[in-house]
Amino acid sequence: MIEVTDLRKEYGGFTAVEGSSFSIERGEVFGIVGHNGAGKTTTLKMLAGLIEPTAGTAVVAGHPAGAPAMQRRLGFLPEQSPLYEEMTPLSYLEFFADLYDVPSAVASERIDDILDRLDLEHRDRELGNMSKGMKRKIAIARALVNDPDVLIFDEPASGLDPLTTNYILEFTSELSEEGKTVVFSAHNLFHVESICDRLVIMSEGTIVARGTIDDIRSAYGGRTYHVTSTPGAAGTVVGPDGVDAPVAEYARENGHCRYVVTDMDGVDAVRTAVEAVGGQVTDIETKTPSLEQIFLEVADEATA
Ligand SMILES: Nc1ncnc2c1ncn2[C@@H]1O[C@H](COP(=O)(O)OP(=O)(O)OP(=O)(O)O)[C@@H](O)[C@H]1O
Repeated sequence: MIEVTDLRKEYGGFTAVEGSSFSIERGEVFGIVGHNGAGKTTTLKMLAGLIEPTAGTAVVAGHPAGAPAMQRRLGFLPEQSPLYEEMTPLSYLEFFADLYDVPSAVASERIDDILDRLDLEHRDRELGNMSKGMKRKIAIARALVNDPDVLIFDEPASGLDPLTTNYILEFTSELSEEGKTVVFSAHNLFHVESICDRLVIMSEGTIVARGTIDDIRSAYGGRTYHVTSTPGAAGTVVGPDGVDAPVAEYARENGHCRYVVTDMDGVDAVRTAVEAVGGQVTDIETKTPSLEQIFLEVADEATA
């Protein structure tokens, strides 16, 4: 549904995005993650055809980004979405449906449905008097009035309370289940982790990691196993050198020993060594790094 090849954007002499290539399948939720200034918004704007790439191509729904045929199949939610404050949700959305030439009977049914799904009350209240969360929902509704196949959401849930954030994330997930392709950027990696099928991590304009959450986890910080044991007979302890497998960390805490190993063979090796001196494994905890931890590591490496 989206094919991006060697995309580059320069502002004056400054390169904001460089050598960006990725493809996105129909129905995927694809995340773009990165620090402030990493090039996320610039990438999304090029995909939406709002700014011209300096080099490279972006093809969206079979058309070059920016082509009118592509615009009809696209819904874009900008990072900042000022609304016409004196309009009501209904008049505002009808106005945009009209711009897309949606027949008024179709528009009216569609708008009603979108507002219901977004749980939007006070439909006759002026937009200027609405809360931040309600305004964001209206901006999302606006991106949907033309029933697009591709949605580009720039920070859809930024600055919203946890309830509204969850609502918007779940709604985004539902849209992809219905077959819409969603590309979105976010700072909050928990949001990305909760709804993305695949993602790229950007740093200083380039993609520094990519794949599914699991791909990125296994490439940049796999699972670890934290094994706790009692000492052996007469207080004998087994140090990391006594284990027939690599031990990433070792500590003695409250009379127990703790070993951090990276696979199940490591766990077995600790157990064998501990039991050989009469001790016992009392706990095995599996730890998976959060995307946040991996992101910090990957982004820091890229800027080092
Ligand atoms: N119109 C512009 N003119 C000059 N430089 C720009 C312009 N737009 C963006 N930039 C610069 O390009 C870089 C990438 O900006 P971009 O907005 O794409 O980053 P971002 O990852 O979306 O950041 P944020 O998370 O802060 O929104 C930044 O250094 C920014 O200052």
